[in-house]
Amino acid sequence: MPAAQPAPLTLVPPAADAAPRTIVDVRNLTLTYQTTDQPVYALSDVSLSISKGDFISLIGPSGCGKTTLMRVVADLEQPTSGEVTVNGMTPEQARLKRAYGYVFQAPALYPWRTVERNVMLPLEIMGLPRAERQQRAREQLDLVGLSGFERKFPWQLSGGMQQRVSIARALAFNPDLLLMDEPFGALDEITRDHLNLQLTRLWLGTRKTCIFVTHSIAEAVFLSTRIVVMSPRPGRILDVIDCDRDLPRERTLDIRESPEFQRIAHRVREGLMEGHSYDD
Ligand SMILES: Nc1ncnc2c1ncn2[C@@H]1O[C@H](COP(=O)(O)OP(=O)(O)OP(=O)(O)O)[C@@H](O)[C@H]1O
Repeated sequence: MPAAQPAPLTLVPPAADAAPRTIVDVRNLTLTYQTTDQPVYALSDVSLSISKGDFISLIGPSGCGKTTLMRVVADLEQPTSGEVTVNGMTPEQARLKRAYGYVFQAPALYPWRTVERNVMLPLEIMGLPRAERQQRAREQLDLVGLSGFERKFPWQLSGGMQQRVSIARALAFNPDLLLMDEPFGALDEITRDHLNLQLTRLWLGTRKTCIFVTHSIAEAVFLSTRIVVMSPRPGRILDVIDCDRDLPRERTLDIRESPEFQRIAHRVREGLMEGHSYDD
């Protein structure tokens, strides 16, 4: 990947009146998919409260309902029972108000559009004037360290850069909430490290609330304020680990060697092992 320089880090301090404001509230959420043969019990009695500025990672075995939980928050799936609010609204109202940006596992960029025009697309759909669309797209590309790549096409970029374009696109509306479903899962480890660093800088600089799905314990500990460990299907919450208590918010990769980091990683692993059934 070409060495695009990250934008200088500007820290946004938390507001002085910093009473934590709930952005996502999930109460007793259960979701069962009805299929032609038998029901799939995806989530069972999940409750979780996410405050403004939190960076939450969801970690758990394949099929435990991490994506389903994010999709409910995004109003892409309907709960079977339970309540979910986003910014105090129903998920549907929040979606209509464009309260969140969604980053998928694959970048899903249009190959015939330039990087800039991919980021501008949601703003085009919103009907924003061209000059404003372009200005916003450039600001977001700068945030993800891709200034200078506006005129490239997605196929001219590495996988990591493409995923950064999709993060810029998700940020184009300037949503308070960013939902990321395993965005770096397909990338090699060094690229992933680099993107983890960039993402933590972006999060510190913008104070977005983030929900992030991952299979990587190290990634979860490095990025998160809290880690939600989930059980195999039907997904339940087994443990919620507060990383902020022991790790500074500004993190560099070498923090992974620290005893505090190792201790949290160990607790996540224990949780995953405890919930794991070794039937297969
Ligand atoms: N539309 C659907 N219809 C029926 N079953 C579904 C549907 N979507 C997901 N499932 C099932 O629900 C369960 C939870 O799926 P989900 O994708 O949320 O898990 P996940 O934890 O994100 O998995 P992974 O880590 O593999 O991405 C799985 O068993 C999956 O096969």
